[in-house]
Amino acid sequence: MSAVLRIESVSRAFGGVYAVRDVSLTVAEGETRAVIGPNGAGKSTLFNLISGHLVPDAGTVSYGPRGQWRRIDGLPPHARARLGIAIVFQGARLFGGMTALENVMVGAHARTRHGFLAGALRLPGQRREEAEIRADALAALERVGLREWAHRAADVLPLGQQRSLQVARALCARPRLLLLDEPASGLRAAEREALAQLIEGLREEGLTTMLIEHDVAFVARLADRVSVLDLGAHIAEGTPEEIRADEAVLTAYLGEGVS
Ligand SMILES: Nc1ncnc2c1ncn2[C@@H]1O[C@H](COP(=O)(O)OP(=O)(O)OP(=O)(O)O)[C@@H](O)[C@H]1O
Repeated sequence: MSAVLRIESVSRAFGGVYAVRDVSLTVAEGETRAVIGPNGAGKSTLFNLISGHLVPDAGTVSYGPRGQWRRIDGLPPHARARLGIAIVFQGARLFGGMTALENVMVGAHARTRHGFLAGALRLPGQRREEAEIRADALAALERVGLREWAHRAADVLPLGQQRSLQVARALCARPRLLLLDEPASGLRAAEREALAQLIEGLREEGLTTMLIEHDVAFVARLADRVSVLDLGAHIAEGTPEEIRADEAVLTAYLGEGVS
């Protein structure tokens, strides 16, 4: 299977202490990859190195859909959307004054020629594009099970549905790679279950997804492969079954419990 994301020997230190040290991993096309690790393992730092919010001190991050590789470390975060990388940040905010549909439409504007402002001003040439975006946004809402919520205010949705809405917003940009930062954090059991089913559905559609998670149980059923960080190092990679049985992983999670 061909690869989509390649992280090679990436390091990043803060005040002389490595948050991520010499991490390499490759995500295959169509794969759901989880990156897990105990508190302070370096998960968020790795995510930020991929999303562009941090620049590595050493190493490279490359993105190569259909074998067209290019380095993305050093590119500003917004440049990723046009390349087909959609990112759902932890604690990402929805636009409170807007409906669910309008929130998703904002995501779609990332890939249009005219951009959000032109769309908002409704210049003549943009009306057709606007109608396409609206149709795409409704389709994205349908994909995440929120079609009936389209015209409700986004900020009154329960947290689980707000998370799904963020995924819909990301999907509307038609990504080839979806990055999710701790998508299950703060969700109740039923909401986690719904989110897990959503991510599984995207996998069945062939979307490549990489998610950072603290919770081993959440990713165990979803991920094709799991990468484990501990104290900034990539200590293990394998299927969820292999990871659960890995001595180094058990030691890293000692005291926290690999559930
Ligand atoms: N901006 C920063 N400045 C200083 N130190 C940082 C910064 N970001 C992360 N660190 C340190 O780097 C290490 C890794 O942190 P990081 O947040 O990446 O881990 P994590 O695996 O995401 O942890 P958690 O599960 O607790 O969110 C920690 O020791 C943290 O204190």
